[in-house]
Amino acid sequence: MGKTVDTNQSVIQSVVLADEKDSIILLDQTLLPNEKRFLEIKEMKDLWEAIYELKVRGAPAIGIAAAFGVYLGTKVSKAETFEALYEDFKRVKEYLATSRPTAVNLFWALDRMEARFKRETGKTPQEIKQALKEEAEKIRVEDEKVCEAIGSYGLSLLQPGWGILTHCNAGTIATAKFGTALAPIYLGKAQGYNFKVYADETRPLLQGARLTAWELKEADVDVTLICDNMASIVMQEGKVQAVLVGCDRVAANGDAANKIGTSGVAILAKYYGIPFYVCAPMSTIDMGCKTGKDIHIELRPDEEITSKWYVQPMAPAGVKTYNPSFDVTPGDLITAIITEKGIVYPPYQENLAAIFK
Ligand SMILES: CSC[C@@H](O)[C@@H](O)C(=O)COP(=O)(O)O
Repeated sequence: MGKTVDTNQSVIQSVVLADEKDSIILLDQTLLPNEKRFLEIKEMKDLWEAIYELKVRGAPAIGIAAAFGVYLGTKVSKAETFEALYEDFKRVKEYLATSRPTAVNLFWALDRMEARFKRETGKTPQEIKQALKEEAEKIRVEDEKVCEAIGSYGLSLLQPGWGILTHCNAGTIATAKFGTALAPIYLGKAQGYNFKVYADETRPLLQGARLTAWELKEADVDVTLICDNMASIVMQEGKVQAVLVGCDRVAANGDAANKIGTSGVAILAKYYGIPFYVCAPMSTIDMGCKTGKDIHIELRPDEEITSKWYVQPMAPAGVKTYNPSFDVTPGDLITAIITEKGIVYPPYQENLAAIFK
């Protein structure tokens, strides 16, 4: 379950390694905006649960957490040889891979941890465990740089005073720092762009209301919370000049899976002639997925729609539910995909392949 701890973090970071305690500190995102509470995680199964329960969420943050989870799971192995430790490592990797299916960053991070493990051939189990810890920390630190670069590329597409609509939360707490879709907004804030941000509440779990509105308010960004069904009117009223969203997995043809409701926002943006940008680190692009149809969309439990987050049930007991957590925005509704390596425009099939060269 993880134990609640106090931390003196001045900048909110969703996942950090507490080296002296050899444990992971997670910001419990399910409690925001009412409580800013951190969890100390020492065991892999608690890390798994934190990912599944959305205590840590957002594609890059899930990847970072999983990488630390690999370290936590492997360090308790009693294996005395490389081969025996590798068997234990594979079990850890398989287990963590079952936590959530859609964000490819999880699988990317697990594969990267495996690649590091293999590069340590000939080392002692103790040395390999140390290398895994270093690799997880490296993934975290790199993500800060990646988000910063996405911020600069994103900002180059925006103009001072613009209204920007976003869906779900692709901010600091969904990453190591800065966020993806919110990175250009933070950078713009520092440079006096005076953006007006519209945050969709993002049903059913309200990541937009609970997390994005909270994050931006803390950063003193001009943010207005709207219900999901109000996106059309703010666009119609000319309040929105660009849409920026994060992403959990981009397929090779540019189809992009993000929080449920994103594809509807893209359809509206197309109708109103507003550019729709997807901000995605390279670790979110899955060239092994041909199209959005190959992306596994997570189905979440019924109670997340009916009752779990309410004081009283908000639906009749036993009602049938359908609760997909993500949807796929077809590539042809996406104006550009903003990565740390640059801005990718259609045709995505060729242009995404090109940035991997
Ligand atoms: C930079 S995070 C991008 C996405 O992961 C984010 O937009 C999103 O859909 C998160 O969904 P969640 O279910 O809250 O993990």
